[in-house]
Amino acid sequence: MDRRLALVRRPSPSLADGLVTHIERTPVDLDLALRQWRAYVDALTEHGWQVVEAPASDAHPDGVFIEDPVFVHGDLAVLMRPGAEERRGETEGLADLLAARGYRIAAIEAPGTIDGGDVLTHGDQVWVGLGGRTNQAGVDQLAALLSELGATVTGVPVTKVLHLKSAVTALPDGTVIGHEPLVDDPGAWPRFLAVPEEPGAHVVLLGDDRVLMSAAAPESAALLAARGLDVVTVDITEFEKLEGCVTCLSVRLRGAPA
Ligand SMILES: NC(=O)NCCC[C@H](N)C(=O)O
Repeated sequence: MDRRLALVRRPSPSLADGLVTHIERTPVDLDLALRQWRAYVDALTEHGWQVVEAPASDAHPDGVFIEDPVFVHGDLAVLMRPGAEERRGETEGLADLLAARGYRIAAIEAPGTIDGGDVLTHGDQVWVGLGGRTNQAGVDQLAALLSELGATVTGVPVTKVLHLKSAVTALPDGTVIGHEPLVDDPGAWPRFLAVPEEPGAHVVLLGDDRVLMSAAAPESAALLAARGLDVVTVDITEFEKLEGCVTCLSVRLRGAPA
């Protein structure tokens, strides 16, 4: 079996001050957030993932959303240049950690901006959301880096939600799922499946046919279970209040270099 490592970063004490763009700000309960984060980490561990904790980034309220400052494909780790200036320092500490684990390191340079939450992959197909946080220069730089690895990058519009993966994610068979009112162009994918709830659009692939989802999407979970998927759910209400979802709380490193 491939080595399965998941990179996580513990929530900052200032989590409640995280950015909010498309939803109304509501108070975040930090203690509950910490408990939910530990349960999320436990769910990864219980399903065969070795969890690696990145150095804390307490000065950054959104640091827990570790998917945004780094993207990994094959043996290449790309330090992103987050679209929100407040989040740029979150890359700190990640290059050393990933280089020590055998990854080659690259970085997106100005004027490019790109958040990991905008990057959806299925095999060698990569879609990048162009919208609030990611610009064309960022997409072009990522496309050049990934072309050496045989991956094809396609830009897709994102205007209704924070990131592409706030709108859509991919099931193990490559079907892309999304809550249609929030998807700019469902036609961007050859196989698109509409789910009834917004958080139902977010799955973390845990391996084989198992997916991790938010507990806030019971109808979507039932729909995916009826398709034969083994659905594991976690409560992440405190992160959802900051436009976070299950995907952005970890970076999954499949087949990591030895
Ligand atoms: N990949 C993600 O979905 N990241 C969520 C980031 C939420 C954070 N409050 C932000 O606005 O950047």
